[in-house]
Amino acid sequence: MTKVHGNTSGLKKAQLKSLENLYRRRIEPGRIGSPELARNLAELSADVRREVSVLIDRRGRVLSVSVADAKGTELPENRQGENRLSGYHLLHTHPRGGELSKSDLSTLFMRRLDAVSAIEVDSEGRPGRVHTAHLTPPGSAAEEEDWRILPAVPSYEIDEFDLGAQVSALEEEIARAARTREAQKEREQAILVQIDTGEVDAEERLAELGELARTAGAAVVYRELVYRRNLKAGTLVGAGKLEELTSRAYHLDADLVIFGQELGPAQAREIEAATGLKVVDRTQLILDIFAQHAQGQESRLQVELAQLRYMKPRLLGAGAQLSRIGASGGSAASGAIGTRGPGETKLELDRRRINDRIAFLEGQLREVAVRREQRRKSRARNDVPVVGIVGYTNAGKSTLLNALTHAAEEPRRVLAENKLFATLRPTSRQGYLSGVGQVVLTDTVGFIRDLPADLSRAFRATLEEIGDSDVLVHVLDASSDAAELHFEAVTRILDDLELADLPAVVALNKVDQARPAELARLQERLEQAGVQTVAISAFKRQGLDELRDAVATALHRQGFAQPGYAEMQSQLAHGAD
Ligand SMILES: Nc1nc2c(ncn2[C@@H]2O[C@H](COP(=O)(O)OP(=O)(O)OP(=O)(O)O)[C@@H](O)[C@H]2O)c(=O)[nH]1
Ligand SMILES: [Mg+2]
Repeated sequence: MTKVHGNTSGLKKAQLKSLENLYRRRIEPGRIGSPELARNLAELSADVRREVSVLIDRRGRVLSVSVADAKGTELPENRQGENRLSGYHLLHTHPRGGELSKSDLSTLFMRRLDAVSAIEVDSEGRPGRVHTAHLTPPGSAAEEEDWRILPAVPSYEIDEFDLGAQVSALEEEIARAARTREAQKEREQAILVQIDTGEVDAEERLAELGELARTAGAAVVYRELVYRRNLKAGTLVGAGKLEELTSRAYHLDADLVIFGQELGPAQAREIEAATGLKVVDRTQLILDIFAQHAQGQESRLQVELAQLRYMKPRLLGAGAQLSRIGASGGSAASGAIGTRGPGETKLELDRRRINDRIAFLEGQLREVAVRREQRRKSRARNDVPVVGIVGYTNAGKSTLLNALTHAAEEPRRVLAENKLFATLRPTSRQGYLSGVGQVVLTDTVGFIRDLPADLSRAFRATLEEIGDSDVLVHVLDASSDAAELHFEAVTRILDDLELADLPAVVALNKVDQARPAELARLQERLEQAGVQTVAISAFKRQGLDELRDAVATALHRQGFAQPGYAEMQSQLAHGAD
């Protein structure tokens, strides 16, 4: 391993030989360099008229020699964990003189070097002043920068600075700070990145990402909308932005970055490598929430199937990801974001076993579908009208089901909470509508825009069950800034499921916390589009009678009526007591 890295094109044999000889150099451990090494580097650098750099480990050995600036220096890939430094320092020349450059300092930070030093070289090839910088501990309020630049020294004093002592002090400080924070911290801390490519609703998307993150159990410590007209192939946002985010994460003690767009397998790996942080995309986040909330056999099967399908293309050469998944216990409740699984199955399977597992799950789900079909037929014979409650996630569907069926007491009550995708399993309850009689109300999984394809495929059967409804109650959170976007997303999904023709009543929910003017505008716009709306508060039980009437009318139009109801009506109309 004595190869000279970097731009060696056009160098003479003798020059290469002298560069290779640098590998034989040793310096006193814990020093930046020696005056001899500084002279040697300056001479070579002047000779080849390029920057020359060496990477030195803590035992004073030269690990790599590169004809390159700091950024281009050959560095070993292994990271020593986020609370440690890399264990190497970089010593290189500045043939045109000058202090440490922005790129030198960013290499120091991004590669977690013990230190970076630049030796100025004069026109005669003699070493001049040496500039050195090392990192500062994370979150130290006094420090503006991620690094501290030491006063420059002449090259003959290069071995006076005790880098070893500095590094142990710094590592101890980093470790101590990490321990305290770890002890205080209950949830994973996340940085959110939503890329804004010019769409009107980028802000809402970021807000929704925040809700998803919160539901998944993360504490959001920083969020950013990154405007990018053109996405960078590898890292989406580009190296500079990643560096900025890494610095933020360092100071805010964030464990992971969550991207609002779906990342390709290679992209996730590249961003992970560049930032040293765990990277999760929106799809993974949603899968994770589904995994946490999955109850009952069918949802568990569906979630696991979706997770496996998402993961399969990402397993090729994804060492980090694999070990990450393998590290979790696989139980729904524990584990870190992006690693939770619905069942007891550990996901450290190779691709073939994944294919087997996928086939198995598909088979199981087919069986469930058959049973579902049988249930469905027996219900159809019942002739009881079915009211399907649909809507965007967290709109208040389950709360409405509880309110309409008076199922306020356990165990009849359906779980309703301020979490996205609280409901994953369709739940039916008997209800009563005056003028109609017995009805079945069905609450189901919430919708979300850009539902990950793997999930929508896995939940297809569940979603299709909505098709059994005779009328839909579309619950819309009228207090949300994104209400119209939610309405459109739900409409689009119903369209995809070929359910757009079902008669529907839109329940504008949460009017208790909606701004009256906004509510009126929303109602007006929907009515103009030919949509029937009723303003309600499922929580405060307001407007429920109006909603019941609207549903009953829609059912009447479908030909449902309580036996004898028509006669009673006509008797009333004719004044018979
Ligand atoms: N202020 C207010 N909050 C409501 C109202 N209806 C529901 N909520 C709250 O909204 C949150 C979500 O309610 P859920 O009934 O779980 O919503 P959902 O549509 O079933 O949600 P998912 O099953 O997660 O898709 C809960 O915190 C409810 O208490 C309402 O009329 N007013
Ligand atoms: Mg629900």
